[in-house]
Amino acid sequence: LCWYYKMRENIERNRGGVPKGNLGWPLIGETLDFIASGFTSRPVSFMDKRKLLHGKVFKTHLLGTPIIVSTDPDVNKVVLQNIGHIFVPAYPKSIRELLGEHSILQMNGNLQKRVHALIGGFFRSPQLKTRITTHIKNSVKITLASWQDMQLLHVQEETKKITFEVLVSVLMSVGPGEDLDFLKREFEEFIKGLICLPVKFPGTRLYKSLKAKERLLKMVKKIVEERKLAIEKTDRKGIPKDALDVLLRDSEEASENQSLPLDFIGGNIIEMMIPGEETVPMAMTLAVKFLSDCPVALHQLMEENMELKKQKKDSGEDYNWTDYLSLPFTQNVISETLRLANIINGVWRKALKDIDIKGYLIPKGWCVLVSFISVHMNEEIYQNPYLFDPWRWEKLGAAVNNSFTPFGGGQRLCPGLELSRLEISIFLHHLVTTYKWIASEDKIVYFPTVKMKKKLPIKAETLEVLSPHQKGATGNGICTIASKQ
Ligand code: HEM
Repeated sequence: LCWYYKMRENIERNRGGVPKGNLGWPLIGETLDFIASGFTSRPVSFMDKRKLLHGKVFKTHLLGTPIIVSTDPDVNKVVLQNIGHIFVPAYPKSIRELLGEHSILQMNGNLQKRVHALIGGFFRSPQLKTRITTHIKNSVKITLASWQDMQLLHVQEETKKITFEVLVSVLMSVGPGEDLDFLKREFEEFIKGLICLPVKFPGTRLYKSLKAKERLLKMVKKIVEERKLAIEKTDRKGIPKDALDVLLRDSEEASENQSLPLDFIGGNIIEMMIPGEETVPMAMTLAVKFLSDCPVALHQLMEENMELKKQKKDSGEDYNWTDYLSLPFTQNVISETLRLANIINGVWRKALKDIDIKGYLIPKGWCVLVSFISVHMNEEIYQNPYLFDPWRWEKLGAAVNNSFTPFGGGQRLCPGLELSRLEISIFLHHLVTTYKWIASEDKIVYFPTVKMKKKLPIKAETLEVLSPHQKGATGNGICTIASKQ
């Protein structure tokens, strides 16, 4: 009976056909409207308008492709879980060109599962977290110490200094110095082409980015070869020190036809930098932005972290990774930042077969945009969705599992999830226990990726030198609504 009613519901909703919607103008479809909404403070307005007209799942035409957009958490879950391998990633052409077909971000089936499990297992391991915590802490402290001499600093730049070094360290253990500077320079040149016109002849953006990738590959190839030799010589069986070690060792142990070629390993190490490079510093930057606009939250965050700092000082013990993750309000601030920031606003997939989800037909060859932002900003799930409200997580907890997907979900759930949360926690801890700051006016821009228009300029002062009357929370005492920045 239950099955019957479900089926009736589906048929009544959509008659089991391709979701309703409008394909817009020939060739450009509804792309201009989509991009225009990305330049407003409410990028989700594109989805909201169509959701009202056609329902939670609708069809449209974006960036040259007819596409089905899902703003329904249940449909999103099915697409992300991808049982039966019906969906494959579908990136715009410029991204596909730059990634190469063997990148973890594009590959499918067993190889993706294997690399995902290896990298995810390593990033989640307590051994890595123990080691990397000291590294992150030092990196954060060095950056924060340099703020003392700065009149005005840009949070978006400063946080990048911390996270790039950590990222390169967990991937291939390159420490500060010429090699790291080279990687940073070339990687920045490489990713400039991720969203550009897909034309590649000398002088075009895509061409320059492909050249930068060649230079990166050359350098990483050398690192991979040296490491392989070192592994063979020492026959090391201990704890792997980075992702490169993990992939090389797995390859050594695999049978000949399962072994991963060195070029594949080098390419993937570079490509794994893409999802990690801008996301973590943006999350840190937006946390600072939201906290600056919500002094009550900042004050509670500071108190919670001061308590931990005091405990550590009194006991004389050093911080370990579990300390940083043990503070409930700090974790709620991070969840709320990720919900509101929508650093990755959704993912694109392509259906290899016809599939019916909740009565919506997704025909073979169609793309699906799994929209995370529409769910994160849905007022039926999150009351006052534009309000930065870390306290909402005290009530929500695990109840919103399907509706909270800043790190994606299912088969491709971000392997850097725990590492990212740890990095952000360490940054926030040392920031709010060392500094008070005043943020200048700035705006969040959502297109093509989330950024602060002026890189979030702030004036920071160490807590010790603040005069007593400055010792309240910064700002006007109430949380502002994110869309009104
Ligand atoms: C706040 C920070 C981060 C956010 C919001 C984020 C978000 C995401 C999302 C939404 C996906 C799913 C993509 C898809 O389904 O196609 C993803 C995948 C991925 N992320 Fe992250 N990420 C973050 C940090 C990191 C870091 C630090 C690393 C690496 C050290 C990383 C490595 C990856 C990799 C390798 C994948 C691809 C997994 C696969 O396709 O099997 N991410 N990330």
